[in-house]
Amino acid sequence: MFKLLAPRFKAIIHNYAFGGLSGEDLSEQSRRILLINLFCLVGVLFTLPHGILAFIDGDMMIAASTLSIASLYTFNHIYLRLTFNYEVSSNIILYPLFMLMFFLLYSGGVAQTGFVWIYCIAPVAMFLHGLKRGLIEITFFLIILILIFLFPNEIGATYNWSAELKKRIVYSFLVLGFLSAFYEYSRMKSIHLLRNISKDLEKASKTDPLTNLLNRRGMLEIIRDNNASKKIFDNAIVICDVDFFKKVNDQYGHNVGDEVLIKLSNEFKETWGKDAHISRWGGEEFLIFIPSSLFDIIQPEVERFRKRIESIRFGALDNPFHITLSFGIARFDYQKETVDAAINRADKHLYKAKNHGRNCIFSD
Ligand SMILES: Nc1nc2c(ncn2[C@@H]2O[C@H](COP(=O)(O)OP(=O)(O)OP(=O)(O)O)[C@@H](O)[C@H]2O)c(=O)[nH]1
Repeated sequence: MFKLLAPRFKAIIHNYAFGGLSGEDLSEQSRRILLINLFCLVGVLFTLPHGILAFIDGDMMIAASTLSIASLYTFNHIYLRLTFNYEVSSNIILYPLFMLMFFLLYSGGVAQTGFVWIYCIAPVAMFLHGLKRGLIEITFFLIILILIFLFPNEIGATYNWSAELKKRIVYSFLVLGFLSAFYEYSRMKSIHLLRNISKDLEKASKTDPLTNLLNRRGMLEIIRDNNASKKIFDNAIVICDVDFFKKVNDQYGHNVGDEVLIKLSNEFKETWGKDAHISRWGGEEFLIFIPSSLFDIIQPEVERFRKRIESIRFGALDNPFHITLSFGIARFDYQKETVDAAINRADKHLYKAKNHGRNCIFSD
């Protein structure tokens, strides 16, 4: 029975807490919505019985204020569910809470215990509004708190606390404010660090470390995203392979081979960096994706590039050598075929270029 009901209960709580959002992401929006909804729940669960008891006891001021807060928080949950506007919702939580706390301080609260609730202000302000705004709000609260304590008789406050207790209330509120700010600062620092690490990891997972070009994964993602952004016509996929690269490695060493790949990558970037996406597709193979371009002008462009590379001197000054490139080009329309099929076709053209003696271009 428990096993049957537990997931259902969990789903209801999850749905309530995230107000219908999945809550899977770690975004600030999800975090704030969760906090506001939980706060509304706790607020209602606490103020409602408190208000009812105060009403039964005939303490109408306390009953009216706590029941108003319970109604407000219920409204706030519904408002947030409908609008996801957590900015407004967090204000609806915090500022009435300020008013309630001022009232409890001013009146002394039930049996003169009103001050015990003010400590929730600091963490709630930090949770809801972050470090900077939270600090301003806590400072504002502290100033009003001190003003209430400084002028009790003149403004007719009904609390009855000794000067010593009032001092300690201020000090302990300050300590809690400081701890909450420090906690929020550490949290923000950790999130910042995590975001940077995750960005770096994301970039590394899509980048070839030798040439700094996109790797196969990064390139496939870009070609697929391009489809989503509806640039669907007249795309070109160019696959380029260095001819007899094994000989370069064998003759000049692996390091020189690496330098050739780096220099070649820079040439690719210089020629197509602005208009196309360039990747290191495999060992000595590169894939260039040229989106939304006139296909007829691509082949001459590639031909110019082939000739340029042919004329460049690679290796040491006293021991230079030349390399040549073979190319396969496929015209690619997202509406007519899949990315894989287009890449296969470019690959087939490259194969033909290799069989045709290398240092040439084959295309659709
Ligand atoms: N220096 C270096 N060599 C690499 C790298 N990745 C792959 N290679 C080398 O690239 C060479 C590819 O050789 P093959 O596949 O036989 O092709 P090829 O010699 O270029 O001949 P064709 O492609 O048929 O013209 C191999 O010797 C690999 O070791 C790399 O990152 N650095």
